[in-house]
Amino acid sequence: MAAYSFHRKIMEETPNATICLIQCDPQQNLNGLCISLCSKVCPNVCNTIQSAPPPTDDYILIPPPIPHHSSLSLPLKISLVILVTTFSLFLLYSLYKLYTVWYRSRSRRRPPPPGNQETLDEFVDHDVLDHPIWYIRTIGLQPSVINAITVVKYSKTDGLIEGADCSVCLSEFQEDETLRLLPKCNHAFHISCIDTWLRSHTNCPLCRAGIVKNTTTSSSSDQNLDDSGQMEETQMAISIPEEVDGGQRLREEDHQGSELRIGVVDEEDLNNNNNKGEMVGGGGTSDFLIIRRAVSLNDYAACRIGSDVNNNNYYSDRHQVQIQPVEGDWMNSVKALAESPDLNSIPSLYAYSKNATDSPASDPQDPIPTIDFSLLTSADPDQRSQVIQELDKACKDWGFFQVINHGVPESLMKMVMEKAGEFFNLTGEEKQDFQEKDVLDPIRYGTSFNSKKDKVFCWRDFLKVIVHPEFHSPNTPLGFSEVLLEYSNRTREVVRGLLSGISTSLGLDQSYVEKALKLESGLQICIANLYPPCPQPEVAIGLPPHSDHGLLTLVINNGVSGLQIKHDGKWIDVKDTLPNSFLVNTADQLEIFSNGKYKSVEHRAVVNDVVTRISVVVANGPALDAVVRPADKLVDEERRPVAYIPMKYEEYLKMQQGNQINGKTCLDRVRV
Ligand SMILES: O=C(O)CCC(=O)C(=O)O
Ligand SMILES: [Fe+2]
Repeated sequence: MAAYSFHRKIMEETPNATICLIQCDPQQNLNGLCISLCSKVCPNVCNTIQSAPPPTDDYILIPPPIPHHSSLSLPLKISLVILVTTFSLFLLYSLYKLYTVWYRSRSRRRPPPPGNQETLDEFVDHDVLDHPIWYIRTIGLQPSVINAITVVKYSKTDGLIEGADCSVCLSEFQEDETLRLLPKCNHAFHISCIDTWLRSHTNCPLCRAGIVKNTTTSSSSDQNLDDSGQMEETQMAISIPEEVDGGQRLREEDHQGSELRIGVVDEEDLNNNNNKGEMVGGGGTSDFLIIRRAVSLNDYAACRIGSDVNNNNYYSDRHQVQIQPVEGDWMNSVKALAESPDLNSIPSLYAYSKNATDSPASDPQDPIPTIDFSLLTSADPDQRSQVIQELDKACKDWGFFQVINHGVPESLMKMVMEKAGEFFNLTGEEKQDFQEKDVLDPIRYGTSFNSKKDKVFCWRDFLKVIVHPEFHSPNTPLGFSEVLLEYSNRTREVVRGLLSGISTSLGLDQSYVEKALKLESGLQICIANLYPPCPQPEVAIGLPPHSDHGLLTLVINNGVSGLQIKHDGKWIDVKDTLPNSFLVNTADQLEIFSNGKYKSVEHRAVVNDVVTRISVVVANGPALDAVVRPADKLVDEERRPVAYIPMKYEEYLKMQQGNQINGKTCLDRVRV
């Protein structure tokens, strides 16, 4: 301040004085060191011969006078100043670098706090986003985490994406443009726009919702989803140890574009650089579960992996998660996962914890009922009434029976099974054309049950084709479409026959069901299920307990057992069935229509570690626009009041298919 007011004084007294950096030496000014003459007021300031700039507050401060005995020439002095400045800056920078290196190594060595409280810090890419310390430090997500966020194609009409433009660049989305959909808030952005943002931020630029969030210890995985399966709180509890894969540090940036493998390891194992082991509860010594994760793994799944580690009973909080690269894209196909080399345990995403009522299955004590279809149309009325009684009993007591002498050629049944297998053997790219989007898409290929909603993935890939009232079919493999058409027609005849028998067994006119539920335009879906061998079949599930949405379901399989049904509160294995028979189960619309007289049967599919199981299922329901309600004749205000509310089959179907599958919870929603 003193220097400042001093120089203001000079400017006032000698308005044409230039305050210059050059020291004005009265002894030497004649030698040209001062541009003109030294000021009288201040011998250190030169008078100028040019017009002086108007005085401002931005005066250049003159360094304090230095003794005038220097014999150094001016250029030498300037060089010295530059040298000293450069050296000081270099020294400061080196000190700063040393400090950051020390700080990072200290935080890496620091053990994780108790209770599995790894922090978001671990997911933050310090190396990529190190800004100079004099800038405000913004930190973002690692590229691998960014890459793991869902990518979707924009469509104006499907309503999947809220808004029509990118809030980062403000330009409109174009039809079919690829966008990134943030996990928590569902806001969509151009990939390049959001990726740039996320490299220096960890939240949505629009609503600020976090992409990954530091976790708490005790939340249940259920709390991550609301009833509709939406994420409420995206939580991650994944720490990435540096020393993995035989002591070689894996940096995610080194593996861009490849897959990630996430494993759960004991800290002890980590210390030993031992990344092989067994799943907790598997009886092994080192508790280690390899989790494979493709780059296409959406963040929702990534978050669940994190929360699984936190919440799943299989894990203790000693575990950390490690990420390693592996080949293949398995999020869209469990077949691809099962075929990946060295798979000896399942990703936690597939770790299905059975609840108390899900007891292991046993062999049936009574034989599964058998219905001789041919007798339904027998010329002998006694035989007809006999088989109707058997049908009534099978539907009432079991909701499950096998049908023989149905008239569908054995060769056709074999062929449809073969073609289903060929379909699953198509390349991922070929199958990708049929990747499921909407539950009413005529052809849907997918994995699990509803991979957008499932908390735990099923060890199952599927193809679902609507074959009636309009026939659809994939055009590959060769001949599939012809086989499917024939199979659909022939099985529909079987279902028609069974439903007219059931109509009679319910005490209704034999064509009552057909007319009331508009079966001539009834929905028929052909489903092919593939359950590849699973390294840990005891902790995975092919399909969890559920009932089917339609009226009657016909099932055949490739001779590998795996179907289990719930009978008298116990799970039983469906095996040793009769050759060329159809396994038939009653479904939800029949339960509603019969006002609960015939209950839909709960069933599940389990997996094995040896051989692929394929089943071909034909689900037969009412017309989509049929409103299904208990048949009047089956309602008795006193003894059998209406037990279900009327609902259009289409709505019921969407409700069941659009959610996670869980026992008979869908039917519970329409119970009175
Ligand atoms: O694979 C099976 O045996 C049963 C499949 C099933 O229940 C279904 O697709 O709804
Ligand atoms: Fe089923």
